[in-house]
Amino acid sequence: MTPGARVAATIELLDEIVSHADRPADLVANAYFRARRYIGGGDRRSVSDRVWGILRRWGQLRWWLKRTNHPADQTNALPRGIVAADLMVVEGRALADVEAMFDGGRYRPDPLDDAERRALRQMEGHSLSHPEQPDWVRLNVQEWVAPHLQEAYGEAWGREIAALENPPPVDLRVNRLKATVAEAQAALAREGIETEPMRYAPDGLRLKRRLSVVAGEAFQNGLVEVQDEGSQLVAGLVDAQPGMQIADYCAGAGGKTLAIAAGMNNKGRVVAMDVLESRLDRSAQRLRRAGAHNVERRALDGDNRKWLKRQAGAFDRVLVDAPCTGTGTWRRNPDGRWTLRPEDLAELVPKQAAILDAAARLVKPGGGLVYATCSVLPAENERQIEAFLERHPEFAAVPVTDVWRDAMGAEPPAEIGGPYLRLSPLRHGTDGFFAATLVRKPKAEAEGPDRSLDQHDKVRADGSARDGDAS
Ligand SMILES: C[S@@+](CC[C@H](N)C(=O)[O-])C[C@H]1O[C@@H](n2cnc3c(N)ncnc32)[C@H](O)[C@@H]1O
Repeated sequence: MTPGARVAATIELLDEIVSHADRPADLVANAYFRARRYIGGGDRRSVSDRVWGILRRWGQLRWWLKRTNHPADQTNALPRGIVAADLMVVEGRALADVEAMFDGGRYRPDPLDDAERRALRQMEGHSLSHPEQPDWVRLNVQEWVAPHLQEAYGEAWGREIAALENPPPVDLRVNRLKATVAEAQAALAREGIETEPMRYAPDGLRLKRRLSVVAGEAFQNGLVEVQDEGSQLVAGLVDAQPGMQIADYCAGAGGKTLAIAAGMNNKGRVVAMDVLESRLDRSAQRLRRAGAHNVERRALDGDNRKWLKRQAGAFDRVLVDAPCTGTGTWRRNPDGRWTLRPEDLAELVPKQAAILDAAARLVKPGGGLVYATCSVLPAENERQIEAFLERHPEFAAVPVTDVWRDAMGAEPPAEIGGPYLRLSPLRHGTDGFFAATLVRKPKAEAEGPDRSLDQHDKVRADGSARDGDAS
């Protein structure tokens, strides 16, 4: 492809992403390239890198269009203007270079008109950042989200959000059902994939260089799964042990289910639940590849309502990996910065609370409940847990450092302090995950010291399955 043709493909793909804002950008991009198999690997990488970079700095590029009165600012042809602005203020091209790419030639974008040329001329010699950009523009977030991020990080919010601009590394979790970390590392090395152990996750390997692993034998034989270190740590806090009964209440396509099952040596039971059966179905092949045979899948639909009721108090551990704003994954999904709407947050918070209430019923007395999100917003995290504990005095928070000690078999590093797990790309090099570790108080404790247990209650305190809920 000529440079101009790559620019045209960049604009075309961004147009697709913008017009399918309800779909994740990576899925739109996959479909785009699948329909254009004639685009070779090098061109594909170049176009993707530019598109992802532009999505990360969209707010600042948009600011430049507004400042220079670029006509794209007022029209639907936003990607065309954004890409031209990127060539000027990020790549530092001269206007004449940009005009040569936008010349209307074969496979190249239409020529610049006078208004576009006037705007781009004002960008010549400037860089992306400008002292007049407000913080939220400089940090490439929407204005309405900024106060939530400030609440999350306080003074440090600028540095924390800036760290979300770096593309994430490729993280793998070694499947202990099939290999030790050293065996998996050696198998990957034989495929030319160099890895290093992770800072925190005991079964994690991080690629030294970005490469695709999914076609290789180590992946195909189930020795490793692709999983961010933060996600591995959340699954680790479930502290799954062989023989336990574990519910993964929002299991999706099974990322954490797989990690939980790997800790159980195929002994005991994991029930993967989700409202979307199609997502659960996607986990089936991954579970087979991993050699995990103790996982049952249950769609949370009408058919399973009675079954779910009977499961009250039946689980040693329940994980709620709740649907959330995904603000902690912006380095991976930069389009999320621009597609998130205030009404999404307003809908998610009560939904998360309802999911937590429903999932909490499944926990047996003395059992653990882990609530996690890949969000960094306090409304979905700390405040959600505080409200839950108000509604459910039969639960108590356990400091994450205590659970870490038991689950990871190691002292928690100093930077993991605090009652909850709050991971960030800046401080931990992971996605921005939150996790709270709660315990359902043993029956006698939950009901207060004054009430003596009758025989019936004693049976329940032993953790046998019950209908209904104590709360
Ligand atoms: C963050 S994703 C789960 C990711 C998954 N645990 C993993 O590690 O790959 C949240 C999931 O919650 C599911 N969900 C949404 N509403 C739900 C509900 N009311 N009950 C259970 N699951 C729900 C979504 O379908 C989605 O798959």
